[in-house]
Order: sequence, then structure tokens, then C-alpha cells
Amino acid sequence: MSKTIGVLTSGGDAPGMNACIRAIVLSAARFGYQVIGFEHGYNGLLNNEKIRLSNLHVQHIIQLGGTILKSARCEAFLKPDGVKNAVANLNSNEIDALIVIGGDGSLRGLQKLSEIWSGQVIGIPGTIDNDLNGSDNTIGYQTAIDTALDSIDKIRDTADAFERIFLVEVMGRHAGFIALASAVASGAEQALFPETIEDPHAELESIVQHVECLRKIHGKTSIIMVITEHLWPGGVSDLAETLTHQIGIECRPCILGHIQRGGAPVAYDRILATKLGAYAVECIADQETAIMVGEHNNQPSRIKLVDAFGIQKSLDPYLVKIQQDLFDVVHSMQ
Ligand SMILES: Nc1ncnc2c1ncn2[C@@H]1O[C@H](COP(=O)(O)OP(=O)(O)OP(=O)(O)O)[C@@H](O)[C@H]1O
Ligand SMILES: O=P(O)(O)OC[C@H]1O[C@](O)(CO)[C@@H](O)[C@@H]1O
Repeated sequence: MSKTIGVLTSGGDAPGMNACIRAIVLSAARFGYQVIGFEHGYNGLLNNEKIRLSNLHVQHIIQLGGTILKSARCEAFLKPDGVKNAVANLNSNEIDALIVIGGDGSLRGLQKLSEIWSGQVIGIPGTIDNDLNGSDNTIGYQTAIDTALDSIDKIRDTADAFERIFLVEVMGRHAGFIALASAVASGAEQALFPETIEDPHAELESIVQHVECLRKIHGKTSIIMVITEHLWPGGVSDLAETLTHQIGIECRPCILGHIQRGGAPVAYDRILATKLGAYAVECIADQETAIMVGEHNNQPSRIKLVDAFGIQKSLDPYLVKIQQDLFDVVHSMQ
């Protein structure tokens, strides 16, 4: 049976989204399905901004960061009327199935849509934050780690030359995946992420102790602390000022920011995105709905949408343990 699939990218763009769109379009063609791309996230559904996607549109995009469909956040879709208008538009375009590539918010929105729309809905985890349950990695996460790592390595060069202390803020929203991975991979002296810190101010004393311990052991040396955004009220600039005041050594803040979202996807993200795009179309052929496709232990997997965003994904406990026990000097000396 012929079907028309709608696809959109929503929330923060993530390297690999284009590779995923390509796989959806090419797989759909194999099944004889048509694909309509809606632009600017859920805004495209509400404003009927659409483009019929052919194989030509997705030629040579596998290596590109960003998303050819553009992405956005959409206030109007947060309201019940927004979701209703989206349903009306999906029906008037005779869409049978909708694929949304995005983060937890985007998939929450998709769940809302599935509750009042009779078409099939499939979510694909596309966010650098890696904060969706049901997939070992989200599309874009591995590229973001490499991008952060490249910057942190450069910060180390100048930090070493001046024997300075740097506080590096990475993205992740409220999840510490990027902070933990980039700290371990860069040999950072400390990683601070929300999963292990309830009260950041209570942590200040141990951060100060940490710096003092390091200086005692190594003398004047460079120190890098990687910190998840939103963790410290006032951000890393405020933390750097507070620390400078407390320990009497100038600390420098560095916010990596949106460079973490850009750039060509690494091979891992291209392959993951390709697998998940193809698998999403297979799931549509299987009459699946209200699921997120993912990858677990290298195998494609399916999980209910509500469990993808409703169950918190844990950091790798072993990585947390070794970062804290072996590499965060303050913890290992307590
Ligand atoms: N509870 C919700 N109900 C309906 N729509 C939602 C809901 N949460 C989010 N959305 C829609 O999804 C869009 C994207 O969500 P959000 O800004 O949280 O990004 P995300 O998908 O989590 O991606 P990322 O965190 O990687 O940027 C929102 O702008 C909104 O249109
Ligand atoms: O580009 P914006 O809208 O400021 O969003 C930034 C957020 O998006 C993400 O890059 C992806 O979710 C987060 O890590 C970050 O908090």
C-alpha cells in the first residue's frame, strides 16, 4: 500500500540530521512511499511550509551539519490548539505517517500529536544532549563530544603555557553526557554534571579543596574543570569569579556554546543516522506507531515514545566512578 510520510527536524539541530533525512527518503523510495518535508520544526506543520523530497534533494548531504529542513522551537505547538491545527494540516496533506527527528521536547510534542491523530508517528533521537532513553546514543552526540574535545585540547595548550585554571562550560541542557565524556577524553582534572550534584553551592568547598590539593601535589600547573551548562547559577563566569576570590588565583571561564552543535557529523553519527532513518521507514511499513526508534548494543530497537522521554537515561556508572575515583583528585584524596 502506498503511503505518504511527513518528516521534520525539531529542537536543537544535531550533526547527522541530514544523514537521517537522506536515509528516510531513499528507504521510502524503495517501499514506493512519498516523503514530504515540513520546514522549521513544528512551525512547518502549522504554517504548511513543506517540500516534496526526492532522491535528488538528499544527494550529497550525508556529510553536512545542520539540517536541510531547518529546525526551530515552536511555542504555538505547546498549546492544545497548536497540536489540533497540526493534525488538520497533516490530514489536508493526506499524510499517513509522521517522522520527527529531535530531542526529548520534540518527542513529547509528537506523543501529544499521536493522542489525537490517527496517522502513525515515529520519533528518531536527534540531539547532541544524548538525553533520550532507549538508544545508547542520540544522533549528534558523538560529534559534539569530538568538537568539545578538540576545543578542550586547545584550551589545555594555553592553560599549560600559563599554568592557569580554566572552567569549561559544555552543553547538555540538564544532562551531563557531554561533560562526562569530554572530561574523561581530555584528561580534565574535574567534571561537574547535574546527575551527581544536588546543591552546587555546597560543592564549592570541595572545588576549592580540589584546586589546593592539585597545587600541593603538582605545584603550579594547569587545571581544567568541565562543567555542564545551567549547573552553576550565574554560569561559569560567575563560578570563575567566585573561585578566583576564594583561592586567590585567577580562574578563566570558557563557554564552548553553539560550536558544539555544528560541523560535519563524525562517521559514527552518519552511520547511526542512516540506520535509524531506514529503520523508521521499516517500522512504518510494519504499521508501528507512537514509538521512538533507537540503537541498543548495535542493534536497531524500538521503545514507546512515552518511555523515551519519560524515563531518565543514566550516565555510564563506570565512567562516572573512574572519573571521580581516579581522575577527580579531590574525591580520590578524601
Ligand atoms: N510538552 C510539549 N508539548 C507539545 N510540544 C512540545 C512539548 N515540549 C516540546 N514541544 C515542542 O518541541 C519543540 C522542541 O522542544 P525543545 O525545545 O525542548 O527541544 P528538544 O526537542 O528537546 O531538542 P534539544 O533539547 O536537543 O534542543 C518545542 O519548541 C515545542 O514546539
Ligand atoms: O540554541 P538554543 O535554542 O539556545 O538551545 C540551546 C540548547 O540546545 C541544545 O544545544 C541541544 O538541546 C542544548 O544543549 C542547549 O541547552
